[in-house]
Amino acid sequence: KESSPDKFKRQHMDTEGSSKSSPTYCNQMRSPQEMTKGSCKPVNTFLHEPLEDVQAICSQDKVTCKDGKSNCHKSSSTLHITDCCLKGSSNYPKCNYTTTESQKHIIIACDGNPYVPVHFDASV
Ligand SMILES: Nc1ncnc2c1ncn2[C@@H]1O[C@H](C(=O)NS(=O)(=O)C[C@H]2[C@@H](O)[C@H](n3ccc(=O)[nH]c3=O)O[C@@H]2CO)[C@@H](O)[C@H]1O
Repeated sequence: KESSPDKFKRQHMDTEGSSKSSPTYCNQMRSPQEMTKGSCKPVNTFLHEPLEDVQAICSQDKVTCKDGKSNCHKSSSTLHITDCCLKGSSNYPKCNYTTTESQKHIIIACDGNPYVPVHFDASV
């Protein structure tokens, strides 16, 4: 069974990647990230930063998660990210995504020992 930290990395880390030059980045990321296994995932954000920098967020500003838990952290600085949003016209297994590049703060949940990222909560 995949651990939560590994699932977070698979779903959200793309250090080398960038959607700067490619409006089809999100559609290209469907299979390796399994965003569309069983259903079309409505939203998925990719982080184009070193893993160490994302892991460091677990020791930054503590904030309340969307689910009410208190193990979320907001990044002190902005990150280079790409939001992939499902197009309304998609019907599984045809999952088509828009690709939106931005530099934003992110909010992630951390857990475990070592205390590492396990869930992407939001970008702000
Ligand atoms: N506090 C916690 N502490 C520990 N664990 C916690 C906590 N909370 C949840 N988990 C767990 O995390 C797992 C998980 O996959 N949660 S998920 O809500 O589906 C993730 C969202 C995110 O992937 C994506 N999204 C969304 C917005 C955006 O901008 N960008 C973007 O990518 O959409 C998804 C749905 O919103 C699940 O096992 C849950 O139990």
